Amino acid sequence: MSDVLRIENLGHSYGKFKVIEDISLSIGKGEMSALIGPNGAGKTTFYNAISGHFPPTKGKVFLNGEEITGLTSHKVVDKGMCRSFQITNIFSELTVLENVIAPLIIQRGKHFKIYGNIFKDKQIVDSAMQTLEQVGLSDRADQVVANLAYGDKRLVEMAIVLARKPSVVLLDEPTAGMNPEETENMIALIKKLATGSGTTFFITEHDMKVVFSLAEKIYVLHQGHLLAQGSPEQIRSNEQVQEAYLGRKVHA
Ligand SMILES: Nc1ncnc2c1ncn2[C@@H]1O[C@H](COP(=O)(O)OP(=O)(O)OP(=O)(O)O)[C@@H](O)[C@H]1O
Repeated sequence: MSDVLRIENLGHSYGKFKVIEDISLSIGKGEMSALIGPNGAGKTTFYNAISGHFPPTKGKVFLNGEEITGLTSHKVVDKGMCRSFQITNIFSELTVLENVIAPLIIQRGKHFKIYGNIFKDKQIVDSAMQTLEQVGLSDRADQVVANLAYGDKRLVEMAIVLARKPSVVLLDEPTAGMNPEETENMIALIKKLATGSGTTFFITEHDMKVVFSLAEKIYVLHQGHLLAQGSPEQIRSNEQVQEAYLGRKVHA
């Protein structure tokens, strides 16, 4: 399996405070991985440093073999790695379709004007509709996002991420705030999206049920260091991981 995302000795400090240190990992094409860790372990910092939110203070990031360390988030997206932001990048006064069209227009270097004719490029509209189909929102394409249920807003966010056909999708707590039914639906959707698509998903999530339902490989971050990595079974039975999470070993 060829590496899609490779991270070498990544580190980040806020001033003198080293938050993450010496993280190296490599993720293969089409793999479904998860990054977990107790609160404050450094997960958000790690995500921010690899996705262009800010440059890491140490280390290198490679996407599809090309170094992307320190590129802006827009450039990282152009290179093929998109990240979800938990609804914050959704225009709630626009329709579902308009929300998905907007990044596609911007991707082509054009200005997105809310009051312009944003539907004139058939290729873009078709592509956006295809993405809405994928996430199960095509029947709500014309609905204003503000009127959608919370779970559907998260689907819009997913559609925005997928619209650009990224090779790597970073999902930041894809089920946060969802009710059990919405959570089940999101798990099923991510599985469907990942199956056979060749898209690589890398999620961070607090809900262990979600993590263990989805991930083929789990990375555990603890106090800024990669404490363990392995299959769900290996992580579940890892005593160091149990101690990091629970402060004690768990006996079966
Ligand atoms: N901008 C910042 N300036 C200084 N310290 C920060 C900053 N952002 C985060 N930190 C600190 O860095 C550490 C790691 O934070 P981070 O948000 O990356 O962890 P996390 O694993 O995502 O936590 P959580 O699961 O609670 O979201 C914490 O101690 C946090 O207080």
